Amino acid sequence: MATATAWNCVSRRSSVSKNGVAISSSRREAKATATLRVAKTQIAVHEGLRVVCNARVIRANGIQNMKSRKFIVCGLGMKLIFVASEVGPWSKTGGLGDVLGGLPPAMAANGHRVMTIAPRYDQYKDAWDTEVEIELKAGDKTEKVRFFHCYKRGVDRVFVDHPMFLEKVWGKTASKVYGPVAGIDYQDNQIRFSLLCQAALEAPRVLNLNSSEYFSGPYGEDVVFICNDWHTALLPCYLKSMYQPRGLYTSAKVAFCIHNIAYQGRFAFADFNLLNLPDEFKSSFDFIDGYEKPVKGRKINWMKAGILESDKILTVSPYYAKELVSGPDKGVELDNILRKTSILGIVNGMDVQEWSPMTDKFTSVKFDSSTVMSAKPLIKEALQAEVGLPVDKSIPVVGFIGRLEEQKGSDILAAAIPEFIGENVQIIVLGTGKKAMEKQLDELEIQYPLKARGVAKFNVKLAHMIIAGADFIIVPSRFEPCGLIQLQAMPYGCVPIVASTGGLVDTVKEGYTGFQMGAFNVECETVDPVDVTAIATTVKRALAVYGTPAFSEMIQNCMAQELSWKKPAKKWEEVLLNLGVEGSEPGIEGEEIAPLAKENVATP
Ligand SMILES: Nc1ncnc2c1ncn2[C@@H]1O[C@H](COP(=O)(O)OP(=O)(O)O[C@H]2O[C@H](CO)[C@@H](O)[C@H](O)[C@H]2O)[C@@H](O)[C@H]1O
Repeated sequence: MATATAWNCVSRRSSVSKNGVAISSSRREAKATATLRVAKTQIAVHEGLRVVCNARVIRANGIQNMKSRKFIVCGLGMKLIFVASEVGPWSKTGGLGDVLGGLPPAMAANGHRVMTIAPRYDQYKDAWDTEVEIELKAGDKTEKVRFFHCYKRGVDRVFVDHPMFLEKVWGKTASKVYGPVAGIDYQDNQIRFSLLCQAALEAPRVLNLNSSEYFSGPYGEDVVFICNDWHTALLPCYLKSMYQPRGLYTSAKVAFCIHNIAYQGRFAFADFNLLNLPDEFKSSFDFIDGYEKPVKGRKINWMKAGILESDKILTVSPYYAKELVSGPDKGVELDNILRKTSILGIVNGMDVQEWSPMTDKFTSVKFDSSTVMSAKPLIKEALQAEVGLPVDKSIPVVGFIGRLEEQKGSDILAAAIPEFIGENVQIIVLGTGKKAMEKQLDELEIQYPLKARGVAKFNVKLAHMIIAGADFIIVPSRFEPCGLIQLQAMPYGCVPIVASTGGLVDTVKEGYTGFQMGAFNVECETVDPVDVTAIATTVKRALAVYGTPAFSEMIQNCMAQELSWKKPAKKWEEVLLNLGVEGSEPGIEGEEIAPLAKENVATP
């Protein structure tokens, strides 16, 4: 090890950065010097100084016993608090849960201190009671909430415990998160998510978290809150009304990420009083719309307030960012607000630990790009047997996985199936959601017993089997902010056939990694015959390529994509750093440490 220069940093909070390693002094006296080797960078420090590094300390030179010498080794980076109504795998109804599952560990791997906060909908096996209880005002009552915690993949997973979450959803984490049945909200959702936002603002100050090797104690106030979708839109408002006027969180900032603008949190205007916000916030919520539910006309709109009161607005793909400002149909009447604030799109990554053909726990045959052509037919046969279709590896299989709502276009697909089912093809549709659409799935099997199956369940194992065994995945969305299904499919050599919208445009290249069907009509009440034809003709076009060298090439192109959270996490870092929160430093090019180790795998 080469000798390192001893830096003379003895004043309070002086700091030096070198290749992503930062040292700051929090004590005045420097008694001895020592050399720490941190990842690939060698730095010199004084004993008694706070050593802040963004990576695992590999070796310490000149220090007999690091622990006894009270070197505090921790990451500097940023302190990030992700807030959401779902966090996978503990709670997940769709892609939001996936993002909260995958992006935070990627940020932590890059040296940032990262917490997620979500409701405790169930008795999660691995989350312990911190015994920290706080009182919050919700509506006209005072409510006690408690924090539960576990530490996984470098992330503090914090769960907010209150009967409003646990009693409603107990034992059913994949459903009932938002309402008793799909499409119906719980009456008290505003109170529930007000509690979540307030609890998220308290957590960094009141929780003394010490599970990490590198960080300890409360997160403090120099944090960035990353709010996700309408359920978290009150957070920037409470920050400004309850904390900053009291001199708290003065440097904290809020980034607000839109995963789906179709859900905005529109409620009766009089409900503003439930939120316990000063009147000057009313204008940010004020919204006129023509829809009748819950009342016609003037309403409050949570997402509008989230957009106006946050410091940075993001969404989950660049193309969706463009669509959102393009007009009222795609911006769902918030396009004018977004044009004012501006919005940045970063394509989601996906969890490459969960979605890897080499390690997939739901498939009996593992494969990579060199063995895909021999492995896939075997998995396809297992899939056909599982759903009760004729077992024949020579028949191309098309899969669909998604929430059954107008967004996902399962109704357009149902209308298109008769137009291509005469081909040599089988189709398997997996999804849950609106009852009428679930019924359409049940009818598939009756109409085409040898060719089609519809499974109206939330079934993770079957989702993995479809992606591993099917030749194509179809994503006929009317709109799709990013879309994770096509990302999950590509590493398995399952070729996407997608509508040309949102992240599907950014992630699937026509003729190279898949097939584009063109943009669909976003009117949800009608099934446009033009879109039905677009599905049928594109599926036929894809079937014509099946089994040719061009198709094998497409499979290889799909499998060669880098789709992990690594690159998106770096982009997120750049944006969040630019918010200029005090003490924020860049991270490093880190790797997750043993993400599949037993203690890192969540057991909800
Ligand atoms: N029946 C079923 N059984 C098992 N698993 C099922 C399932 N139905 C869906 N899934 C899983 O749920 C996830 C859905 O991901 P999407 O991106 O399509 O979700 P969604 O529209 O909810 O998310 C929103 O947020 C995400 C995240 O930002 C955006 O990608 C997206 O465009 C936006 O609409 C995938 O992991 C999929 O495998």
